[in-house]
Amino acid sequence: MKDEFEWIKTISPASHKQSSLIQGIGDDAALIKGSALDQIVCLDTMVEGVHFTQSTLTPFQVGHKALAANISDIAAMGGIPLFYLVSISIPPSWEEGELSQIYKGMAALAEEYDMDLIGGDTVSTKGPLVLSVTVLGQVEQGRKLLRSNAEPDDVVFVSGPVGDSAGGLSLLLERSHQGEFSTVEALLVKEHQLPLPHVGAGRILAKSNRRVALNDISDGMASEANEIAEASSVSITLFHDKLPKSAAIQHYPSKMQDEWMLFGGEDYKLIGTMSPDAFPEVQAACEKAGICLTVIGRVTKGTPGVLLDRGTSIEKLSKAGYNHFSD
Ligand SMILES: Nc1ncnc2c1ncn2[C@@H]1O[C@H](COP(=O)(O)OP(=O)(O)O)[C@@H](O)[C@H]1O
Ligand SMILES: Cc1ncc(C[n+]2csc(CCOP(=O)(O)OP(=O)(O)O)c2C)c(N)n1
Ligand SMILES: [Mg+2]
Ligand SMILES: [Mg+2]
Ligand SMILES: [Mg+2]
Repeated sequence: MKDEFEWIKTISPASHKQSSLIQGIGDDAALIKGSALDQIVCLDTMVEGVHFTQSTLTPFQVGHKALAANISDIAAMGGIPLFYLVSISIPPSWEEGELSQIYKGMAALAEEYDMDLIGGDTVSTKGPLVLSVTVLGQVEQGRKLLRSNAEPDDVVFVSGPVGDSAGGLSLLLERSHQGEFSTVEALLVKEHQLPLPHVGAGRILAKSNRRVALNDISDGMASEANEIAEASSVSITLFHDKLPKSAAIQHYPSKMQDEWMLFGGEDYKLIGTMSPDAFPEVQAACEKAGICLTVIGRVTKGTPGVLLDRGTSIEKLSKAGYNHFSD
């Protein structure tokens, strides 16, 4: 990297898609026309050695996944992702071609949602590569799909199978992305490397105008369900035999499947709750859009926390999942 300003020019899009964008990259801040919708803003960071290594993700995948993780938080608010900003801290060992690939990975996913890159920041570092993405989105005024919205008797649902990403990560840590993978293994690896956020499901839930509690699964289903339980002061029971799993994960021992599904993380599916009366309509709308909402549990009164019902026994599900500061 020779020149920070020249570098910013190389990653500046030549045009933009959102007509509300007044000024994108190139001034002190981005300027966006206001509207009657509520604005959503979120930020998530990926750090080399923590969220990826050069043997688990290619530079393209690093970019793609960093943006996907953020779009997923917009999806968890029922929103439409519109703009993103990128902060990148670059160690000397990363070459310009690799950095361009990171931006290509983000651009490829942004293209799918008609999102525009509108700004960011570039610094050098002697530490690992750090990529922070901020996403701006919108949702219909007054729609609040908050973690604190769960009520006793609600059904608990998830928007797709979980566990594949953690399975893929364990294969990548063993063999790296240059290793050879069977067809089944390659499916798990892909879920880890190129997850797709569930914006469509979030939008259907938002448009239902029903009370919905919603969270995206970045740290593992047990941890995310616990966040809903705590925010809503309710108890959540998950039914072990209802948890949706891909065909690929079923090739592995059941203990491994459980670990990956409940505590793995980085699935970027949505977990939520709503009243059993309202749920079928939303489930049908999702099915029409090719999205499968599965009922996996029930909300009850009681000490905030999550229980796992295995049919023959019920156990308390710890908050264990990905936690940056626990051993
Ligand atoms: N360093 C920080 N400064 C300010 N807010 C933060 C910081 N870290 C996390 N948050 C906020 O805490 C909340 C939970 O963050 P996090 O657990 O990372 O959410 P998620 O798992 O959905 O990405 C979010 O509102 C987030 O914006
Ligand atoms: C090399 C490597 N080791 C471990 C992991 C597993 N991992 C790292 S961060 C994380 C959880 C998600 O990241 P976080 O920063 O907690 O995202 P947020 O919940 O804020 O969206 C997981 C499961 C990984 N992806 N890569
Ligand atoms: Mg976060
Ligand atoms: Mg989240
Ligand atoms: Mg997140």
